[in-house]
Amino acid sequence: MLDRADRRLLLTSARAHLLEGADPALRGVPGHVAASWRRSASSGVDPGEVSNEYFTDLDLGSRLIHCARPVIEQLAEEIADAPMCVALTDNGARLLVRRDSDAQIGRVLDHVHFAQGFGYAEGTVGTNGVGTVLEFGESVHIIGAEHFVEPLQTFACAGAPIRDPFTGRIAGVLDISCRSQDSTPLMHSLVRTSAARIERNLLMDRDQTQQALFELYSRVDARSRGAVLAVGQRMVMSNAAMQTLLDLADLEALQDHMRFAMTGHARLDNQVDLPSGTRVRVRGSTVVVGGDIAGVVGVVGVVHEPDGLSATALERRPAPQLLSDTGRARGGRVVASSSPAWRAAAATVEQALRAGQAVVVLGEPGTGRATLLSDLHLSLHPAGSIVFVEADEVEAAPREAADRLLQPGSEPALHVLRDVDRLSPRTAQALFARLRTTARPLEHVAATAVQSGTAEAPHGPLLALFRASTSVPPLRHRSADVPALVRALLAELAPYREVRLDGEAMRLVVRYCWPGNVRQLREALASALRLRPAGCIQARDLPTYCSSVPRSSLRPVDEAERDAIVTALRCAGGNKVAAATALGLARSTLYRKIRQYGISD
Ligand SMILES: Nc1ncnc2c1ncn2[C@@H]1O[C@H](COP(=O)(O)OP(=O)(O)OP(=O)(O)O)[C@@H](O)[C@H]1O
Repeated sequence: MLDRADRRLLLTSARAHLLEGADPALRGVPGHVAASWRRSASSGVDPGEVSNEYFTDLDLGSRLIHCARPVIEQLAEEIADAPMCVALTDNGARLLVRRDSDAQIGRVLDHVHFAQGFGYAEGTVGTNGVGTVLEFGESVHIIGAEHFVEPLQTFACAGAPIRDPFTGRIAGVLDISCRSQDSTPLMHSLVRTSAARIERNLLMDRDQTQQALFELYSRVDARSRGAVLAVGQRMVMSNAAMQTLLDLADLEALQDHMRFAMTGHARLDNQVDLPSGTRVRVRGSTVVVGGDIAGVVGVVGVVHEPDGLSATALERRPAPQLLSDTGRARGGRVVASSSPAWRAAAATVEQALRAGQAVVVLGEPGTGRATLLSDLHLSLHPAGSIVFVEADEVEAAPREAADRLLQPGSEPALHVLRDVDRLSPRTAQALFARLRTTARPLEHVAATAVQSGTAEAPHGPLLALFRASTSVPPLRHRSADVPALVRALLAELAPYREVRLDGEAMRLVVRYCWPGNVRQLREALASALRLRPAGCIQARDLPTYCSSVPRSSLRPVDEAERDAIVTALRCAGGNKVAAATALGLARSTLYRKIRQYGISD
């Protein structure tokens, strides 16, 4: 057994080898610490200093704080005689609360920015008792030289994750820190039991509707051997069988379907085609508390696996072409997609259109919801037409809009009610009231919306009048389609010119997350074409945001900073030293900002 000094020596020399760029075996270093050091090194954490960010947008009124507060107070009493602190962070490793047992420990912790508002993510400050818990998913006790950053090596910290008992996701981290010479193994067990107490408080704190949903879920789960899924307004619960039944995209699509179905029905027995081509049957009931829909609990079984996926009209198509932006072009073609989610959505829309059923296409704006509807309708009815009914038009005259939707005319016309969730509550109610006066179900009508909406959402009942629903994936979930979309959009934007993206520009557009989806991609290409009307579009011709994939959404001031950095890097041909000089930034600051904004090398 090594004594404290030998152990410190071993860790120090192992860490020095790692920092020298060798990839040593790190013998004698605990596995979770070695893995964390490697992550810290590859994230570019400066081993010599604590350079963490300060955040102003903390949620200090959160349920997590509310449930943790009594436990922290009790813990603070238990450690009152030792120079320690108790800290609570959110799931982004940002310090929400710190309670010190004496003023001196508080001062030294302030010195290393372990204070309210500062982030202790592993990617910023290296191995530590908060960020490493979030990376590792389990409790850790990091002592002295096990820290990656030198100024933290005088401390010991034990951290444990606090999991939301309903979702199973980590909601935050509870941590006990002290100077390394005061560390004791008790800290680790104390922090774990205290985190478990906070989890119990979170369980007790749910409101009435959530409790009711939880109770039905628990009853169904106890009775059933199969996969059980509960979908509420703000939470989802699933048993172990459910968690292994479907992949993530299918699970999201199924949740969306259940959310949609619960607005219109007390009981549910539906077969649902999921993005991968799997068909499932969901049987369940809606939970209602005092007139509010709390959610739906269903037992899910697979009816058939993807092999049986039928070909859709899209897959049978010849060479891809584009619809014009008005969506009124005849025989237009959307770019065929390799995404199972997109193909499943297309299959559902096609089936509904063939049967004349009303169908709603859900998805983020700009994903091509209207394009999909109009393209499929025109390929089924080449002599048909599309009539878009915009939210603004409905707002101005809801009654007239409803009458148009109820009498679509004799030619095969498809009326597409766009952006239903942008309607004001009053208009949505007026439209709903008018449409439901007819005894027949709606026909040859389609709609687009971002989400199906909860029962309380003003457009919820309106969407429940549409018999079929499907969700199209955002562009970031089908990046394999980006090259084909780029070719098609360029052909549409510059039909008489030879123009394409070079390898680097294509790499950027495939990697970028496109929050505005295909519409934003189209705008980016249009702007690049203005700079380089013919030939090969290069990375520098694309908007600066294409060079950055930030981890979280940016404030306008951050966007301006990111754009300045990308421009400086482009001007300096990628040379970071020159870019830092041009911007008047320290090199380490530039590296940190490049990481923060996910700027491509
Ligand atoms: N699969 C596709 N192939 C070619 N172009 C597409 C495709 N999907 C979308 N587009 C283009 O992207 C733009 C936005 O498409 P569309 O209007 O269908 O989106 P939306 O989801 O209905 O959202 P919004 O309400 O914002 O328009 C249009 O210019 C359209 O031509």
